[in-house]
Amino acid sequence: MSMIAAFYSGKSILITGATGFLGKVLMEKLLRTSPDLKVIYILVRPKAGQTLQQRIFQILNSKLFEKVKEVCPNVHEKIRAIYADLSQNDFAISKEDMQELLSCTNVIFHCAATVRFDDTLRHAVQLNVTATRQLLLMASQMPKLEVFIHISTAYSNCNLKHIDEVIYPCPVEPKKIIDSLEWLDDAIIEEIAPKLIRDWPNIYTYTKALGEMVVQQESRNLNIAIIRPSIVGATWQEPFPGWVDNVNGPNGLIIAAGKGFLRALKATPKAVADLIPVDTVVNLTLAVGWYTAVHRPKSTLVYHSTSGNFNPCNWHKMGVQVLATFEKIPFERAFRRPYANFTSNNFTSLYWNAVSHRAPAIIYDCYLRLTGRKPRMTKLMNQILRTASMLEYFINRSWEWSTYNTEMLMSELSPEDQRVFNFDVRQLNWLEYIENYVLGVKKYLLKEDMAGIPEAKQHLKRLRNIHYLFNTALFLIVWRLLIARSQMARNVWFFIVSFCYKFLSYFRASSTLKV
Ligand SMILES: CCCCCCCCCCCCCCCCCC(=O)SCCNC(=O)CCNC(=O)[C@H](O)C(C)(C)COP(=O)(O)OP(=O)(O)OC[C@H]1O[C@@H](n2cnc3c(N)ncnc32)[C@H](O)[C@@H]1OP(=O)(O)O
Ligand SMILES: NC(=O)C1=CN([C@@H]2O[C@H](COP(=O)(O)OP(=O)(O)OC[C@H]3O[C@@H](n4cnc5c(N)ncnc54)[C@H](OP(=O)(O)O)[C@@H]3O)[C@@H](O)[C@H]2O)C=CC1
Repeated sequence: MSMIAAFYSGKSILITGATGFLGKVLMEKLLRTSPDLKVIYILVRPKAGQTLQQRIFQILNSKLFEKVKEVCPNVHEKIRAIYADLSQNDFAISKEDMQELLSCTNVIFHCAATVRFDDTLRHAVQLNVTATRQLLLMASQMPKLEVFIHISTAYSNCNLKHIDEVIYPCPVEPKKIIDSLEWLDDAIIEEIAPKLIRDWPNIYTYTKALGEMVVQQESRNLNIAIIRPSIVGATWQEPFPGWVDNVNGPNGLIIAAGKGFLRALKATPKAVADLIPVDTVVNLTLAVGWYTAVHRPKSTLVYHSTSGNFNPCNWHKMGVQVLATFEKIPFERAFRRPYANFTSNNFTSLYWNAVSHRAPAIIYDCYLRLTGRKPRMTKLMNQILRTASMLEYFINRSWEWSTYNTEMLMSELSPEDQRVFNFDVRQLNWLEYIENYVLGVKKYLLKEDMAGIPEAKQHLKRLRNIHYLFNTALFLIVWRLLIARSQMARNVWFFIVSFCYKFLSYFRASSTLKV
């Protein structure tokens, strides 16, 4: 019997961010491995015209939850959605709901965050710092609480090269920032933001670092642990391989590359691609929850959920495998044939952006205009290039994350727990994982049918022919223009023609002699 699964049985568990990528997989695994848990409270806000109930209905009826329903048919009864907006005071939770949460919760998983790199400082602090503080305050009033798990990111200290499993101090106290945001107006906040974040690459990673500091400062006598995942990718094994549901991180770039929009990336090929499957992060999170509640470590332990030091893969290897998968299972209606040119050189990157991205987009928009349609490719290309440039920082560097705590935990698990809550990425086969990942992007994000693969392959063949035709025509036009204007080009042309003529004459003469 799994000790971890047994620990969560009969428990009331509060999850923030349960409607997000990580939160959904966490909820799924909890329900599948501990179907007799008491209840999962999830803090949800209405979104995109959907009520709470509609959102939950959609999630629980998605493919991700199919296996859960086999072991936990009453899954709808196990989830209790509570209206909450984490950017509001007291999360805008009703009095009755708050009372229930305070008196019943045994375990908290705090996953909610704004993960946008370009969010405003005010909103990012509200979500990633103030909300964490407020949740800790709530936690301190929960008599039955056994453990509080805070999900951070391995990049919260990405201004350092070597990162230990400790909480690093930030140059400015989180409390001072929270206080000053209350009276500063938005324009001033945006002006001071770059000065505040210093050598952090974006507001997201900076506010996640502040969030960790808040956890340390406000932990009181709570039993807390922090999980720091690196780049969270599609599921590796559970509930099935390749599940993804948003365009964050690598997902958007895989789509852009598979559809032939993005053909070059400013990336350091040898830099470590520190991807970690979402189910691995979830398994570690649940194991940490159990360990922290049962063993009650004296201080707040940090656990790195990273792959680089266990089983490193670099961006080159990843790019090659992504491309190989596009050959086997291409995406439908690609704009151009997929190709990935990784370069760390600024000049080459500018060149590829002009030739491989902007020029085809402009040409295509001209074609759309000429055929009476609305141009859209340049806009889309600008958005893709903006996204790629935002991620550049992470694909041009490598970090070393120490993993003492994660390894210690691995050794503490029983063989059964090591199997059910496996977070040992040494067993991960990257080639297989990436293939399933790309397939998952096609199936679950793009919602493309596998039956369309032959047609997609035909389309790529047509694109290849168009590519060859276009290049040949372009070469002939440029050459013709050069010959008309430059003596040197004429000389080169004369040289090539006479060389070919002599070669052919020699070849003809030698074959006549042989006869
Ligand atoms: C062979 C090639 C190989 C490729 C593999 C290489 C992979 C390299 C990957 C490196 C990843 C590094 C990640 C580092 C993560 C750090 C770890 C964390 O904790 S970070 C945690 C993770 N956090 C992150 O990863 C956050 C990163 N993302 C951001 O911060 C923002 O998206 C942004 C600032 C980049 C763009 O903002 P903005 O321009 O305002 O654009 P919006 O967002 O508002 O989207 C507008 C609309 O477009 C849609 N759409 C968007 N992109 C794509 C796409 N590619 N396609 C299709 N659709 C796309 C989008 O759905 C939306 O649709 P709708 O809803 O309107 O219908
Ligand atoms: N994805 C990654 O690569 C990595 C993620 N992480 C961390 O993992 C955690 C989960 O990330 P991930 O699942 O990818 O992110 P998502 O963006 O998929 O999910 C974020 C979650 O937070 C919720 N949320 C955001 N704002 C509010 C609000 N005002 N009130 C209530 N809920 C809110 C969202 O709800 P809603 O659905 O309503 O928007 C959603 O459930 C985060 O803490 C992130 O920092 C760490 C490293 C890498």
